[in-house]
Amino acid sequence: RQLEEKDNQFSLASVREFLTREEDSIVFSLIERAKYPSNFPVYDPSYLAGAAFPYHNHSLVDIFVRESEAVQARAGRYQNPEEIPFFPESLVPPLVPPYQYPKVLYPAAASVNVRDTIWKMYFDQLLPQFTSKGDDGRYALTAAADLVCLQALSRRIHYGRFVSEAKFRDAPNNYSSAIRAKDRDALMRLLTFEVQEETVKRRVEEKAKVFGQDVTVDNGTSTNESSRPQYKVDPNVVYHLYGNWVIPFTKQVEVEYLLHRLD
Ligand SMILES: O=C(O)C(=O)C[C@]1(C(=O)O)C=C[C@@H](O)C=C1
Repeated sequence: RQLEEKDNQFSLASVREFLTREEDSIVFSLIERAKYPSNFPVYDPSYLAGAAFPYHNHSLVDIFVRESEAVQARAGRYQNPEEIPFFPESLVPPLVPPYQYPKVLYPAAASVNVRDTIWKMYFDQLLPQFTSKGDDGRYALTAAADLVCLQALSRRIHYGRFVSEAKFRDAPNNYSSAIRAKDRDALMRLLTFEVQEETVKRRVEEKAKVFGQDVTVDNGTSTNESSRPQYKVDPNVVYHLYGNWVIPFTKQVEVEYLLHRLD
């Protein structure tokens, strides 16, 4: 019954609430990753050159994500339609009995994804922008932090499927002709709300400031009132992460979903 209620409340407003909460997870995950320097060996396949088959010639992070996903698949993570794995080919059957998740997504469109695009963006573009150069040997912790970042970004971006579903249900007639004509540009125009995008970007920038500043207890003896706050992750990087990648990728997922919405 609880599920039906939840399903009944499904709307663009509830979807946007979910996206807002995911911002916290994304910002926190970046802050955690920023604890460690770039730690190049984590990403360098030759670091594991001496490892046994099938691990040799893979990067440590690659193996870490793949095997973590398999463990999480056992625990039922990917039964949840909100979750999309990076390595679907290495998943294992869940140990847990099925949970009745609300059936919100349109089945023919539910599997659209941009996992490879997210993977590439994270390692090639984003990581160098918010980690300091260096190597402190904490490779397992680094890979674990990367996993959490990747999963948070993926959940947010792939939630575009739910956003589209809400928009389609609100106004099927507005979308149907563009879907039938496979008109990506028209779909993109229909689903874009520029004011909302600006609100999101400004809010995540603010969250990076609030969550990522050093907290001190002022005992009244502080003399350096004028010192500028230091942030663990540059709020501007988070603003541009959303502007350049998170929002555009979400919109890409939204368009792809809609293209299959009448299959
Ligand atoms: O909130 C929406 O309407 C969305 O589609 C989500 C989102 C976003 O990624 O934050 C994407 C496209 C819109 O232009 C505004 C915001």
